[in-house]
Amino acid sequence: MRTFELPDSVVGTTVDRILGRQLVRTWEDDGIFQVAATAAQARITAEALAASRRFFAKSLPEKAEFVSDLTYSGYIASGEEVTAGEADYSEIFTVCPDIPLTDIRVTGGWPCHGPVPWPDEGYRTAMTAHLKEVGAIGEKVLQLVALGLGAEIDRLTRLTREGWHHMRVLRFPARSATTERGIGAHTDYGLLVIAAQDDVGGLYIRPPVAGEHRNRNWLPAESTAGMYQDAEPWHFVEPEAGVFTVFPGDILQFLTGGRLLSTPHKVRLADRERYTLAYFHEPSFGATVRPLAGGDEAIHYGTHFTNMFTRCYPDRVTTRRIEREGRLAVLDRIRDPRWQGDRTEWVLSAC
Ligand SMILES: O=C(O)CCC(=O)C(=O)O
Ligand SMILES: [Fe+2]
Repeated sequence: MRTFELPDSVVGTTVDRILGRQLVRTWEDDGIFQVAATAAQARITAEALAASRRFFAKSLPEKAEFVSDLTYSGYIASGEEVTAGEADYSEIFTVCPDIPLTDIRVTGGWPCHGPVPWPDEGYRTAMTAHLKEVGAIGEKVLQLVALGLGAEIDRLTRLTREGWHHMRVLRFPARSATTERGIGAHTDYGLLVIAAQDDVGGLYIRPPVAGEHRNRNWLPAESTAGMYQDAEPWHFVEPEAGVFTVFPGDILQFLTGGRLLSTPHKVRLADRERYTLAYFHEPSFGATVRPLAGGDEAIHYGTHFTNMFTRCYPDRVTTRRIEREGRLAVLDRIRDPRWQGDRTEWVLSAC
């Protein structure tokens, strides 16, 4: 596994361009690379993992309190998530953007928008600090990758202003006599996945394979969930202290016309419980993304996000409320070309 050191800032020098090309080439060859954490980042990540252990040690009824019908932020019990029709055994706390009840998007009924049901202040502080660090890494990687693809330095970070960045804080139980399944094969939905794992191990990724067909997860008929689950090659991601693993999500595959593939991955349960932090660096909810090479095809990111979460959590209160209140209609409105970025009056009158 290749590990890169990121510069303090990316400005478009020749050195930045060379590094950007190396990142792109490594993804094309391996589907993944590592970024070295600074000592401060490693400490902040360790604190987030410690806060996660404290939270998951609570009883199930206590944890189950931290759920919201406005947002997918909050607790997901082992067995609640579904990948390709099968239950995953991970236990998760999801942190989506923390949007106050008074925000116009919440009062306007936008799907997936609402406050994070934080378990406590210590947890919020630890997770927010980690989010800030991986967020800064995400912006740098996107600038370098844009340069590496021969595009303008801000071609990808233009999409992430007010990015819909989110994180899954995960605990995997030890394997049991009945199952080894952690999470089934899937791809993640946005631009980048930046993950930190403890020393237990269990993550496998699928590298690019010459000539292999890959689905386009953003198309309803082409889910990547469950794809190649039992077909080699899968590469074990050896846990390594002081690094973050970084790979592309669906939006990078779309943007690059498949030059960069959204890396399929899955988790197998180990002989011990395992803790990880999977962070997703994303376009803004309202962004309409078009391929770098141009063309009419487009993905509305907020629609893709909502489709993926309703698919993974068909029975969650959040999904039920979206269905009951017809909240998908809001997505139809904000996809309308008359709605541009900040046209809040139009959104208000439309809701
Ligand atoms: O636990 C891991 O290493 C990865 C988790 C994952 O794939 C996810 O949360 O989407
Ligand atoms: Fe994932």
